[in-house]
Amino acid sequence: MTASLGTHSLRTLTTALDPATLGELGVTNPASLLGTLGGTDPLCWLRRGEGFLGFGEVTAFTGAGRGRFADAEQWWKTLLADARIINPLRLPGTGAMAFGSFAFSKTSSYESVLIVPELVVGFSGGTTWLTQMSVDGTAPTAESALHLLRSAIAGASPADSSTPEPAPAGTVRSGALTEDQWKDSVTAGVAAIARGGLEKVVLARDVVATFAEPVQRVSILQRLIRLYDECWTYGVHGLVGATPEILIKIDGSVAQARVLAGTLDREDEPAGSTGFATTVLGGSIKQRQEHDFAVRSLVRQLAPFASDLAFPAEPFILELPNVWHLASDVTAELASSNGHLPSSLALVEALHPTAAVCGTPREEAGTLILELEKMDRGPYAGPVGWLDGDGNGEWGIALRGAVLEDPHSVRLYAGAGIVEASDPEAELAETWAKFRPMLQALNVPQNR
Ligand SMILES: C=C(O[C@@H]1C=C(C(=O)O)C=C[C@H]1O)C(=O)O
Repeated sequence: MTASLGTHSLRTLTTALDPATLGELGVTNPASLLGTLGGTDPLCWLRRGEGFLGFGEVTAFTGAGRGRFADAEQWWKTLLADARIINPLRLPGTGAMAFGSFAFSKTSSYESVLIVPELVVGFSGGTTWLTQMSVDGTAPTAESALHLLRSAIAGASPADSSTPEPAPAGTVRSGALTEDQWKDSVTAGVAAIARGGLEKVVLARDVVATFAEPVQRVSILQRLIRLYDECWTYGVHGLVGATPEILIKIDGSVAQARVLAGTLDREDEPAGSTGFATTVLGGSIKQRQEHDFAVRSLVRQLAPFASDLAFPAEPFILELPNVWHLASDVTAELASSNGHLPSSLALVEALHPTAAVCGTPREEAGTLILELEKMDRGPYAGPVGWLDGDGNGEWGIALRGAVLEDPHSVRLYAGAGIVEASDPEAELAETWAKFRPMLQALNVPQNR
């Protein structure tokens, strides 16, 4: 683990932004702020016009291996121990906060991070605020925070925000495995399940999109929030995407998770044709079985932290532009131990990886994934999100995303839950449906 804490303690100042200032800056919502950013690349966590954009970096944790969550937690606690936090708003995400992204696997070479930005712009329930943070001994002021925001804004007209610049069209090639090799891995996964001892394994693959012109990260985020506003659009350094799945959200003593498993491509189906999805997805024993594995495993892992736990008997159909999913929202009242509620990272550590992205049983599925995928998942399917100094946080599962490896090359990841009844060709098609959000955001023509 490496971490820089700076020589001075963390200082934070949160101030509400009034409508007049917002109007003058042309920042009415996150989309309009993104539209003004030009070349500034923000940290991002946004959904339905709410969330955060972060700018700059005053300090960061990086770590790897089995201890990455506990090390990050310890680092965050140390940083907070002598922090001076001025926060009149007390909303989740105000005060001290950090964005984070964690590797899927303890064996990954990807560096897990917690990043404390210099400036956070937050949007929640009609309130917009700025939080400035420092570790160099300077005291943030309302003026210095506003100055940082003005410097992040490049001065493009807010009218541009609804029509983000199209990214250049690129070409896509297979990553670690060709399509045929990946289908062979699915066949091997099905065979392993048939032998017994394994119920489900989630197998993923990567593709690489290359571009003649450099890719604009901000325009990817803009497109994702425009097309996939029902999802949580994330951006932490090179990792970007829009996930429909929440590993755990903590608001005070209430924890919530959104479990997805069971997928139907809806490319050619009109919006609102949920009846079709209800019949095909809800009526499929295979899909229901996949979903039940995922819900049961999450509930089992969350139960030790909860004094009360609720989940619906039947999943609902989540309609996204690219696919339908079977979805279940699980809610828990967290139990305190010695007067302390579990931290969001302690919950992340306990819940990750879920059956939705790994399999059941977890250990056996994890071993098979390493053997059959022939790739390092990096941050794909790992936790991505944010946490604050009061114990609140939101951690999504980094799905429907990609890593910008350099300005001309983007690696996309997608996977599918494999059970005994899985058909390799259908699972391959499912990965293409799951690549679609990023391919659309990158403006890559899709002929599949
Ligand atoms: C593995 C992915 O998605 C997961 C697998 C799903 C499935 O197998 O039906 C559905 C949603 C996600 O939990 C992915 O998007 O890459």
